Amino acid sequence: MDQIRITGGRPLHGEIPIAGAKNACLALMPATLLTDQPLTLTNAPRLSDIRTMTALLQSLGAEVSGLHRGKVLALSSHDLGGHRADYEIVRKMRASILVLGPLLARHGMAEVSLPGGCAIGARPVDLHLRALEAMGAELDLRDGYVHARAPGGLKGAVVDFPLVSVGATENALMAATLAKGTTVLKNAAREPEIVDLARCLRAMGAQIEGEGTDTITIEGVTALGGATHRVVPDRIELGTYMLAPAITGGEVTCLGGSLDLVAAFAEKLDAAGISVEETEKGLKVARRNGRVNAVDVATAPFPGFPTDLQAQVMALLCTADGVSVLEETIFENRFMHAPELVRMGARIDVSGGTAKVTGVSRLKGAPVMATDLRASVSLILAALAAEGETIVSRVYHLDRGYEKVEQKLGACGADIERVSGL
Ligand SMILES: CC(=O)N[C@H]1[C@@H](OP(=O)(O)OP(=O)(O)OC[C@H]2O[C@@H](n3ccc(=O)[nH]c3=O)[C@H](O)[C@@H]2O)O[C@H](CO)[C@@H](O)[C@@H]1O
Ligand SMILES: C=C(OP(=O)(O)O)C(=O)O
Repeated sequence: MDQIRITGGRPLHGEIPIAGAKNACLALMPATLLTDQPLTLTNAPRLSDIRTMTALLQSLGAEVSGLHRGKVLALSSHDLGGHRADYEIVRKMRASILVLGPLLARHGMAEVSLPGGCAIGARPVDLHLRALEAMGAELDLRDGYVHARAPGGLKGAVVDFPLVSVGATENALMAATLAKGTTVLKNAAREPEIVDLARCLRAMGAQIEGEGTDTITIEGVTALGGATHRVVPDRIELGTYMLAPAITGGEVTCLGGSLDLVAAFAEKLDAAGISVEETEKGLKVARRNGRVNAVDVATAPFPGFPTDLQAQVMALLCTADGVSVLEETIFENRFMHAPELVRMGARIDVSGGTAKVTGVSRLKGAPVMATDLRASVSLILAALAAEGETIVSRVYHLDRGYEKVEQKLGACGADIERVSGL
């Protein structure tokens, strides 16, 4: 298994290109299942999760090929054979559940393995299922699979989500594009990835209004066509690299970044004493002066502070002046990076969904273990600032969501390398 070795203490200077969003691309790819025409996605990130979604779509009979070194994905589902998403692939990645709505809408049937929980929480899919049931799907949970049928096709419905779910909104949105009549999604997720999906579906011929608000209205059409769509920049990768100069000192421009994608996050950075300037190239980030101030953070659905940046901001606050309180409101078990940061000298007390971080003057390098995707990159950020050497193991988590981390940080002066195959 690969490891990342970092010797910390160097301020970072330079530019970091931001890739297309993993979480947008994982929702856009299954949209191929809605049409027999070609769908081309440009600015796709080159990540193991994208390869997993590729394998899943191929297992359903879709053709998927990566062009221009994987940055362009050419997808075609002109001749779909399968409708069963197998446990062997679904267990690797929860976003696999996003094939359910499209398969059901196009074929009137689907069998998709239940994804199960994961390290950060139980993560049920009941809201996905309830939305599809409201649209007329008949569901049967058997042998660990959702067996879904919609013999007469899906029908438009009003779906009022009891809590905001990104994935359930995406599944329902895709299914509704081919349902008969009007679907209204209330308390819908407003994340930029939802807006990106709606734009792509509209380019394919779907009739959608209201994406980016909490009410999305979809008028079903009989068929969708092909489209070429550019994947939105990854706001979580952006936020992660914005933290690099914040934690080490120096100045970094995140190329292609814009404030609208990370407004709540940038507000917290501002309060912490980090300046974020929007330029023609992207977002230029540097400390305003000396140390970082403590700030309190509570995660929330967009436009709130993203849960996917909570681990990384904790790494910054470990060396801030004073006490910061971090509240995780989306997932019940998303502080697994805390004990690893403590191994590096951080002072963190976790109690339920709250972590109290008391700033220390310096972190120290240590061997640490990545437990999930964002935890792994928070350890890398901490290591960049720490005195001495840190070895981060289990970096396969990192490879799910970050391409070329070593190159991107190395080009800005970080002493970082991947040690393969240990
Ligand atoms: C591939 C992808 O886009 N992943 C993102 C997506 O995950 P994902 O779409 O899985 O997250 P959701 O927005 O659905 O989850 C939000 C909360 O709702 C709960 N819930 C969700 C669905 C459901 O049927 N029942 C239920 O109870 C979840 O357990 C969680 O507590 O949004 C999360 C929240 O911004 C991000 O952290 C993930 O990075
Ligand atoms: C939690 C994440 O991904 P997933 O929903 O695929 O587990 C993430 O991107 O931080």
